[in-house]
Amino acid sequence: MELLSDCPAHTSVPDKYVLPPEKRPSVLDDGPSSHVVPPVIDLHGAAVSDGRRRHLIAAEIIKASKEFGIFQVVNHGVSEDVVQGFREAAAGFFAMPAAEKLPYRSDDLSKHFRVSSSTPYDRNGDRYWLDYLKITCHPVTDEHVREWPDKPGSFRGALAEYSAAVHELAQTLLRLIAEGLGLDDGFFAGDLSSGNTQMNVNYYPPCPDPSLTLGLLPHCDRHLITVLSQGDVAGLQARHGGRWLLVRPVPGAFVVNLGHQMEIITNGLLASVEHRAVTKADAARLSVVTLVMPKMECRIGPAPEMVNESTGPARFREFEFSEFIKAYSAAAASREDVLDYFRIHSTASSGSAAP
Ligand SMILES: O=C(O)CCC(=O)C(=O)O
Ligand SMILES: [Fe+2]
Repeated sequence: MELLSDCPAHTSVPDKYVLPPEKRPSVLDDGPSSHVVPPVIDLHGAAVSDGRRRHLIAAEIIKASKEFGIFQVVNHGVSEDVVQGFREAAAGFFAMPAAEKLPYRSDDLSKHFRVSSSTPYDRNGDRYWLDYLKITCHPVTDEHVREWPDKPGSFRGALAEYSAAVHELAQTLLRLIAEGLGLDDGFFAGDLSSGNTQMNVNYYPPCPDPSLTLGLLPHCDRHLITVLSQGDVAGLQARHGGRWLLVRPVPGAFVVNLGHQMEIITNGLLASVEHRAVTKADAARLSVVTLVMPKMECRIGPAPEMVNESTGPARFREFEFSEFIKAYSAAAASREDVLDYFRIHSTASSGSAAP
């Protein structure tokens, strides 16, 4: 499949990228309730291991997670130089001539670095307006780094720095979520969050007619938690109360959204949020998305501490994370279809069994 970034500029949307009308972003974003925005949370003081400030931040995160499943964080401790360093290297990769990218073009999921286009998740094979990198970005091992590109020259070093910093931030967020839920602060450490961390670098070129396309289809993320840098070009939208809300870029912020595993472990208390990306006519957009994964063999199910009066009986059965990954692909990333596969369907208790 050819890359969108191999074309110097698009003057019209090629037919194969025109989505059927029911899939177009016709109700684009905020509409009348544009004052509703996912919260921006100041993490200053969150790394101090006790104290009131940390307690308040944890409570804010839980509130935002319950209400939106997505929020932004500022004063998060990741330096702007590290973020910009990798964003520039990644943009530089997409800007290289087609021949330089060609060796990395692949849809082989076992690769630790590859570039491709559109998404494999659309049931009808409809195409989306993006190119993307898929990278195993943490831990930074020789096996992984060997597959990372050596052009642009800064790529490997900038990625290693970014990945280490964002990994630390993700662990801080997970400790805060655990504390806010009243769990041991190391609850999500270990197998629940120490699988190979995946990164998506999504590149959405300027699109001649954003009303005809989407950058990325509506989906929930399949892992535990996502930490996303979207730069200063808007495009990420999250589903909230039946509407698509724009997640407005805030300078230097990371967007944090909860994945399916968080929903299952918390027995539905912190739900994963459906989101999508729209395109823009006058600007390219780059999102750097870090996906914190459980280990493939990790057993997952509602935590016993989370099966309580407020969440009700266990809503999901236990499974191995690798099984979830297969189901996610089979369900073409549809939120309800994939969750349904793991849901415990309560049986009627009326005693109306057939004689
Ligand atoms: O580009 C964005 O803002 C969204 C990307 C995303 O949802 C993903 O890579 O899973
Ligand atoms: Fe996503």
